[in-house]
Amino acid sequence: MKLLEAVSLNKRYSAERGWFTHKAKSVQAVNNLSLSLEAGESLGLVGESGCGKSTLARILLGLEKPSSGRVLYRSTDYTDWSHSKMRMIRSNMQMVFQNSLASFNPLFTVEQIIGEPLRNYGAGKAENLREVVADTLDLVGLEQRHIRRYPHELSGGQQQRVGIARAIALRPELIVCDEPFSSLDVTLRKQMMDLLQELKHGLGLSYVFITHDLSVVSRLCDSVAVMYQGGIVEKQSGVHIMQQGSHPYTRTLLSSVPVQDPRLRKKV
Ligand SMILES: Nc1ncnc2c1ncn2[C@@H]1O[C@H](COP(=O)(O)OP(=O)(O)OP(=O)(O)O)[C@@H](O)[C@H]1O
Repeated sequence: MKLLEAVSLNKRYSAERGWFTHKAKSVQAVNNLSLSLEAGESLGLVGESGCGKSTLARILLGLEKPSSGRVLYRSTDYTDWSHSKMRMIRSNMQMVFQNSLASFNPLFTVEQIIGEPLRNYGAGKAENLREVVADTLDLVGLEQRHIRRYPHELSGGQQQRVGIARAIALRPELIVCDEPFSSLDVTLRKQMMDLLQELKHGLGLSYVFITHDLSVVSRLCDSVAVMYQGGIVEKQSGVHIMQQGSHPYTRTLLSSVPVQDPRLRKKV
């Protein structure tokens, strides 16, 4: 069953007139892009800065409208849905941000942050809400004593865990993670990758994981789509992309992945 489908998506931003040319410039952020995600699948979306990854994520989440093309959730076309109508499926699609701290209300405790989507979507009564927040803290590996803390009283890794907890509080089917671990050190990044895998298997979660780093998604995701200039140039299983990635841009990305043993380095 296809959970999510994007069909021939285009997104063009028109910009102000250029200072020198006096011509209206525009940017084709997403260019005739199609993709699909099965229920339970994890898809890595990898590409250089500015290739349109975040724009695509916003379109998939219904936060932005494409210039043309369609987006479908479980075969329901939601491309033209209003913000209020999106609420019907929004509880099933949540997002984890690159910088969770910036997305938190600094006056909210961890409990309030994780409980916010539950309150917004009227999911359960107050006592039940406390229970769900406590369970969610457990799921992301945070101790209960953190529940009364404020965001600035947490480490970077703990903040990202709270960001993930908020995204899974409603037990969505899909989360879109936009560079969620890029500010973390290698050890924490590994812990977070393990956490996402646990949640995928434990909750049957599907996710789209956006990053610059091919080595991260090749280990983490069932399939990897390589994005270049607004389009997908290649899609392969996470296992195969490192060995069989054949598009010239994929090969450029592969050449920048550090390999511990130089004898194993693939010629690109
Ligand atoms: N609201 C907007 N108005 C005009 N141009 C935009 C807007 N949002 C994005 N763009 C442009 O669209 C292109 C794609 O941007 P986007 O943020 O989607 O790329 P990205 O791959 O996510 O980059 P990064 O990895 O650096 O976050 C860029 O050229 C960007 O400047």
